[in-house]
Amino acid sequence: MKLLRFGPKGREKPGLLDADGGIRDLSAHVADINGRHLGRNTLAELAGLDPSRLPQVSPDTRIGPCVGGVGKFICIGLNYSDHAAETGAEVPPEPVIFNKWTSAICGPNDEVIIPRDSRKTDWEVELGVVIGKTARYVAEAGAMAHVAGYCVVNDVSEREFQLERSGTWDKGKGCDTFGPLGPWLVTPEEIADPHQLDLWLEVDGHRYQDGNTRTMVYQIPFLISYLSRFMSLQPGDVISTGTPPGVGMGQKPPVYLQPGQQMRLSIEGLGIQTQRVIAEPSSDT
Ligand SMILES: O=C(O)C/C=C\CC(=O)C(=O)O
Repeated sequence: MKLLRFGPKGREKPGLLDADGGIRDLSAHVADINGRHLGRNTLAELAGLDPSRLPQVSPDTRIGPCVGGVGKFICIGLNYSDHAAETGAEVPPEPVIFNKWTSAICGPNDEVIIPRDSRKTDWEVELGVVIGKTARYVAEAGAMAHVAGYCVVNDVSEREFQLERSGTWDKGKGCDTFGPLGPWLVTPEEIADPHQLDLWLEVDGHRYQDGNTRTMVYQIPFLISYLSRFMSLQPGDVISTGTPPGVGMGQKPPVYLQPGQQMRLSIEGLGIQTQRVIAEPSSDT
């Protein structure tokens, strides 16, 4: 099942994708696609609906982030060995964890804003894992039972803010619009193996990233188990699992996003995101 949220920013409604790629309105059956409604029972009820009997939604409708009310947006750094190499970093002996502020979350096709004073805004296609059931001190063996589904994430990153402005990476990771999510939250029965998915990202048609989730260093069951030792993972939390090589800072010479450019990115079975890059309007306020 491919769940989604559609409509104007902040007023998204729940929907699903039918077999023909059309959007259907789920409002009569669930209040939202968020942590309150990602349990196995709710997902089973939604899966039991006949999509052809649900109201159709105009294909021109804006698609919002595929999960609403995200509590935590946790990211894993340097989780592909070849990406670590291109940034000049070692593969970390334990996962690197950082945050994206939830105010960074936007729809998969919304504009991405280059923040004021930015010179190094970069891209990162990543597999997002959405939690459906609270996980606290879970074992790897049972970790996948806590997954509600998967989605595409663009871990947009400002490298100077991240790496040259002191402290943690978070300053460069959580700017507004730096977290496009979606288009769809794809439930686990549709993804035979989340560690065998092609993922790619293009800027203005040039393919910079072209990888496969099989080369992740720390895989999803380990990550859920590991994170659950430091925090409780709650329904609706998103874990972004790291990026393969081909980011802008890894090019020789480095390449960064400019206003007017377009990013396209995708993960096998999880849909495509398309974002136009714009500059933050300058203002004296
Ligand atoms: O140079 C470093 O230490 C790390 C640079 C980029 C890694 C990153 O942002 C990631 O998400 O991975």
